[in-house]
Amino acid sequence: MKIGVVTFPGSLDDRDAARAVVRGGGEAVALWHADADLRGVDAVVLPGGFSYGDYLRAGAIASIAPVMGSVVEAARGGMPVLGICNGFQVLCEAGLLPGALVRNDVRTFVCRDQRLRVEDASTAWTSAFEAGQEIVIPLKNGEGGYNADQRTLDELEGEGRVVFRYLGGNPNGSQRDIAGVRDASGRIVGLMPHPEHATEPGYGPSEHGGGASGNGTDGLGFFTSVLQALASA
Ligand SMILES: NC(=O)CC[C@H](N)C(=O)O
Repeated sequence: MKIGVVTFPGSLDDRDAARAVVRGGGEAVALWHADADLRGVDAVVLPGGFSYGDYLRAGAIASIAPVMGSVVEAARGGMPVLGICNGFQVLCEAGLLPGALVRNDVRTFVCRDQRLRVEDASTAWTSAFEAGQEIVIPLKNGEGGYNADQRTLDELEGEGRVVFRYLGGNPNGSQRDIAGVRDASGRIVGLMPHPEHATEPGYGPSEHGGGASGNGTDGLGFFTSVLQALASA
């Protein structure tokens, strides 16, 4: 299965995302922001970083890049898309996910190993987990506060679309401790923490006992889940 990883000017984590795709058992395909061709991929990862220097708002300019026209169309047609950190910001700006990411309430960049609860293990990117499972993956951002109006938040909660919640303290002022959400279909998922940095023993989180995996590889499940979803589609 081919999983595309988009590179925007200022992307930081595209190479780690491609490496995580391969570690999960997929084929990583490089996609370029200025090229609308999705090169026959089966799913797309929008990686972390500072696309277009975070000018205007984080993710705002990337959301109208040529490649995103194709990603939005493919996503609306059922293609799985994962937005990690800046990628989550892009998905919200593109209107594929509700809400917005705003400056951390602590007003500083936050970088730490983050405990999360997987609230929804039914999505294309989380089926390798169990609902309620606690995982640990890195968090590193300046604009990670998840915000939406109360009605949208109630809808997300009511429809079970909060996929991840922060544990052990809210790091950035996200409403209702939300770390990640999904669309109605469960194929489009966005989260602020970084699963792609937690796929190799010895390189992922070492705090909190290395997470559920015990060796800092809790992020690998994202990349195996999507292959399963594609295989059974
Ligand atoms: N790690 C990242 O992707 C950073 C995301 C974003 N540009 C921020 O600082 O909020």
